Amino acid sequence: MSSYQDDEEGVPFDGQASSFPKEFGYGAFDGDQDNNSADHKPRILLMGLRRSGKSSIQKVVFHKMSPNETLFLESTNKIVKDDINNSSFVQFQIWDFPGQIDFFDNCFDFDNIFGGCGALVFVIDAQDDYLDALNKLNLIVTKAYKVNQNIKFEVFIHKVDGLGDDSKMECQRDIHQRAIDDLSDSGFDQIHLSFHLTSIYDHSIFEAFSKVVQKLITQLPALENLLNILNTNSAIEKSFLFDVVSKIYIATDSTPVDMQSYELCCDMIDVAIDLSSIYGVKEEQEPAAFDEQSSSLIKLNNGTVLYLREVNKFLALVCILREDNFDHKGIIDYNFLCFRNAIQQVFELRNKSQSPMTNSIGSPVVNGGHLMGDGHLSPTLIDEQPLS
Ligand SMILES: Nc1nc2c(ncn2[C@@H]2O[C@H](COP(=O)(O)OP(=O)(O)OP(=O)(O)O)[C@@H](O)[C@H]2O)c(=O)[nH]1
Repeated sequence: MSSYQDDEEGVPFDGQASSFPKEFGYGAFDGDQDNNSADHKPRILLMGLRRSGKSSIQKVVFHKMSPNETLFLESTNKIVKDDINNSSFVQFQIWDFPGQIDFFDNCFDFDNIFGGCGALVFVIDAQDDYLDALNKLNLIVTKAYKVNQNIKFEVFIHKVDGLGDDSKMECQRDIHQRAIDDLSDSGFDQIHLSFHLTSIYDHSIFEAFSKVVQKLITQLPALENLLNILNTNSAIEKSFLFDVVSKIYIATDSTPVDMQSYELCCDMIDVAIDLSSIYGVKEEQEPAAFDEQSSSLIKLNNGTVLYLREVNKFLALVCILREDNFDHKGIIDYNFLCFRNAIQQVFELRNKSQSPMTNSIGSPVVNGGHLMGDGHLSPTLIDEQPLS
């Protein structure tokens, strides 16, 4: 635990309104440096028209900038590459493209840009006329698909905070329909686009980015499986595995996610980290608002309990369960330890796979098969499961 380290210790304020001490973040903003070690990581490209909100999204989600600060962001005029490298599961690069980039320019190296791309996020400003944006979406998606058919195409219908509920739905329906028709007219019916309604002023942007990032985590089925088993055996109603710094959830169980539960869990992480940062004991060199001692329990006045446990340096498990079921805390804690061990094994196997046997996005390949698809890890949890 550590005490909060503020900005007055010689580090200029960098515009990040963070719950965390500066050390507890994603490290220096990479700017335009190209990092060789980062080259093999999957890429998420952020594209869209000027002022659609690309840089704001990246800064708010991954650099703890407060939404109001984004009003002062300057227009991006070159491709900005940012290396997200904190958690073993959350490893990728984000490339923020200038809105005014000319895709007809011949010096544009499509093969290089789209070749190593895992997901392409196209941001559309829902508060603006979006016909130009749809044309550009069509142009980019078809070009990207020709180079790399494995790219996940994600459309963020952004700035929906300015729209009422009905307009949001209408806007999504209209954009969806037009985008699909355009693709069909260009002869690309096979391209799949996913749509998300987003705003930096609420949790929707974190939820949407969670879903994008999850598509790049090849261990996802194993993680979901582990969470399902944990829930079943511990009478937990909903559980999320969070990347603590960004508050994106890298996995959840197979029950549907409702926005309120996700927001509650995000708020709980903020409360826990804030309290730890302010009142925690400061250690000499290594301040850590979140460490292996971190756990938190919040009882709500509707008979529900929120329970947070540290899984590893960057991951936290946050569960929602009924207060009655929390009577068996010992069992829940024991099951959690089994769960944590199993996650540890996923990490170890993943690290082993950072070898010549790894495919292009770091997915482990064992004996010619897909490791997680085989579900080797889940029995650990079942075997050690006490009877409840
Ligand atoms: N209301 C609202 N405004 C937003 C949202 N996201 C971003 N903005 C605002 O949109 C403006 C443009 O944001 P930027 O992030 O600079 O846009 P950009 O797409 O990176 O722009 P370029 O760098 O020119 O391509 C800023 O004033 C942001 O505050 C949102 O969710 N809601």
